[in-house]
Amino acid sequence: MIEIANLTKRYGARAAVDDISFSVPPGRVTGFLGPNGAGKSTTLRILLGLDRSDAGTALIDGKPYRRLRYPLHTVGALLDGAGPVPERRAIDHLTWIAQSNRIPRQRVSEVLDAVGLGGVAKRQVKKLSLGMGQRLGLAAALLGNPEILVLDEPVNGLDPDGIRWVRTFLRDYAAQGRTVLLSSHLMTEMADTAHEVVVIARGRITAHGPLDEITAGHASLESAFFALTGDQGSRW
Ligand SMILES: Nc1ncnc2c1ncn2[C@@H]1O[C@H](COP(=O)(O)OP(=O)(O)OP(=O)(O)O)[C@@H](O)[C@H]1O
Repeated sequence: MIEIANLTKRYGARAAVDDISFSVPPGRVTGFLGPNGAGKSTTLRILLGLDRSDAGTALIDGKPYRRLRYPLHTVGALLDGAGPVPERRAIDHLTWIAQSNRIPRQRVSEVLDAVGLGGVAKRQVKKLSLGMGQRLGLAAALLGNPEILVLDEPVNGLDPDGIRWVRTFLRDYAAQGRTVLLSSHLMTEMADTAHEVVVIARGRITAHGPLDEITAGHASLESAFFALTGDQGSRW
């Protein structure tokens, strides 16, 4: 379970995240949806202990990330930014993470197979396609067999096949009773993937609930969003 309570983060005078609260239940895919600059990455970075809040809490199983005893075994994350060393082979990248987190070596081949990269395990990271690179990031997140997955824009840049693969994977993961939180600014993709939706705009939560409740009475998640927030969509 993820619980965000009254979370605020300011950069200078401006609040990137402004007193937001929501929880993410197990057994569901929860979509964290908002336009560029809405505050999604800031929230996820605080949740994963990569940044500090100015107020409020972001807890994973009741604790801040930094207090988790075995973080990789509790929560797997895929964030934008620091990727693997390009010259390193996929298998070596995962082995390095596994070894530094006391994860048995055999788990590396399990996660490679789970994301469909078993056949390219010995390929250098720089020779993987974009989709394969995303799968490798997901494989790293899965190494500790975590109950919780937190993914920032996991389908960015993927082709339709890649997007469908990620969608199916995440829904299957949640169907095992696990917790999946993924951010996106792509509303159509979110409408196909998420069971629950948390909408953030300008650092504030503008809607939160089951996808069918959010979209009830609207033609699409997109029109629901614009109706709920009064946003004209100019920034999407
Ligand atoms: N290190 C920083 N210093 C100053 N401002 C920042 C910093 N990080 C984020 N911001 C600002 O905080 C706001 C929220 O940014 P954030 O990256 O969380 O949005 P986002 O919803 O993840 O957007 P995107 O979809 O573009 O990734 C933006 O206005 C951004 O410019």
